[in-house]
Amino acid sequence: MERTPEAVWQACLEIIRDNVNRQSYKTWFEPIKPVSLTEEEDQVKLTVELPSRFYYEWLEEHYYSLLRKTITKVLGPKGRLFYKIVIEKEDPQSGFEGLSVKMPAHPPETAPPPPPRPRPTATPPPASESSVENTEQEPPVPANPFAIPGIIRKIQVDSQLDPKYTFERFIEGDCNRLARSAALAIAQQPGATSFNPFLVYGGVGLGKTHLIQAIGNYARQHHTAETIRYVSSEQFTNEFVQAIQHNRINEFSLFYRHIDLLIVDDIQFFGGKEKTQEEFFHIFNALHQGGKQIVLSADRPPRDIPGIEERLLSRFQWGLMADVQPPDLETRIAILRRKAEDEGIALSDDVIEFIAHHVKSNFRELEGALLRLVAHAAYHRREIDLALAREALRDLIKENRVTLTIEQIQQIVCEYFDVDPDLVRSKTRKREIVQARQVAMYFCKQFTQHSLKSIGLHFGGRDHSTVIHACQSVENLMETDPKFREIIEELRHKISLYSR
Ligand SMILES: Nc1ncnc2c1ncn2[C@@H]1O[C@H](COP(=O)(O)OP(=O)(O)OP(=O)(O)O)[C@@H](O)[C@H]1O
Repeated sequence: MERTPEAVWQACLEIIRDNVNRQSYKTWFEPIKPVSLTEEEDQVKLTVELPSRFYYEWLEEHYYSLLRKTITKVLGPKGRLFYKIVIEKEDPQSGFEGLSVKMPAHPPETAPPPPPRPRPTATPPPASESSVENTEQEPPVPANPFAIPGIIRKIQVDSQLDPKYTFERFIEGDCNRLARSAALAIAQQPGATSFNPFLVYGGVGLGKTHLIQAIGNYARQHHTAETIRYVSSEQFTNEFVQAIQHNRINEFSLFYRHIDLLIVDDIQFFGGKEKTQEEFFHIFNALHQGGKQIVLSADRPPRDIPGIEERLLSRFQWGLMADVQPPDLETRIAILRRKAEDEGIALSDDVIEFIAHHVKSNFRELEGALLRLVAHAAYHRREIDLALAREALRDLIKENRVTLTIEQIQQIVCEYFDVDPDLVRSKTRKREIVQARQVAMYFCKQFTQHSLKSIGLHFGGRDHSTVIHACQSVENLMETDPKFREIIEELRHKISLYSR
């Protein structure tokens, strides 16, 4: 064989071709260019050029063994392979800051002997590798004859977690019990429970971000996961778009595949973004197959998010989906107590109950109410008491009245028909109760943003078709019975007064 770099590399390729499939050969080996061949006393160095650092990572992970044996076979026991990388310079505009793999602008072609490094174990050598001869007689070679000087191999991952979101600070109630206990189990053993992926969904300010970040913070504190990344789906999308623009898609992909616990918030923003979803789908698969944990949140059940691909939806089904609901009264009281305590604010029970009774929609509004109260007291230099609370929260309470709850509507309708609200939520089929229930369902549909499913659940766990039937019955009866129509119009007037 002629001893030129081209001829030597050609001989290597012939062996490699017999040991990998066609597609891998085309993808990973054809683009490699031989650069130089230098013979020294104790080694013969073949230097080849790789299109990117990603190639280097991939070859080292997947073909280390094959390359080592091939080079020994072609060049003898003194044979060594060195890589030269076509440099992708650090791009300051690239969006994903955590991904900074540093390398010199022009790495030297040849390397001083690399520091010993364990041989990669991630992928077993290809099965057909036995066709490469001379394996057993090989003299000892350095642990990594392909090392490139100057590369910092460890990818730095900024977890982006906010340390204030912990399980200790997360108040548990009926509204979030299932989600919380699943989250804790996951935090203790990321990737090892059947809750993978874990998806928490629910309306605004109900603690989704807090809970999913608590998983990350716990895992970090208790060292149950090494590489953790919290990212909003918007940020993920922006990073992906930047990666495309700056031709760094391989790095982006490698970066996310390297994570042990990936937490993506607000995945509803993936809706309609096909390319981002495709990339996320591949990352998801790689992580899941590797036993890594994926945690997601959304503002509604994923099936209700427009523009999410079926294949992603089906992946979400693999694990656990848990919802978080608006907090009940006890939870609201507990959270106000805790927040006041954390902030060192003295609040009497009647003030706490006043806020908890009037601010019902979510945790963020509760926090907002508390802050407003404190600011009001400081501004007017007054003690916090019930009178001050009424004054400070006047607007908030008024605003809140605009959105009626299902319970309020049940209350108004039941008062009108003089029936017990508990009965409309019960299984009873007594005629007058059924009618009050149907009318209340009809108004819930008209005056609230709740889905049919959610309305049904508030009426003793009935399904959405019962709600549809109720609305149709009310409308039909209004058509045929003028007295009934009058009743409905009177009730409508009452409810709308209440909601103003
Ligand atoms: N169960 C809880 N215990 C203590 N604090 C809570 C709880 N739930 C929510 N909070 C607090 O309420 C605020 C809003 O919660 P968070 O941001 O997690 O809601 P979210 O569901 O992610 O809302 P969004 O979808 O609007 O982002 C945060 O300050 C959070 O710490």
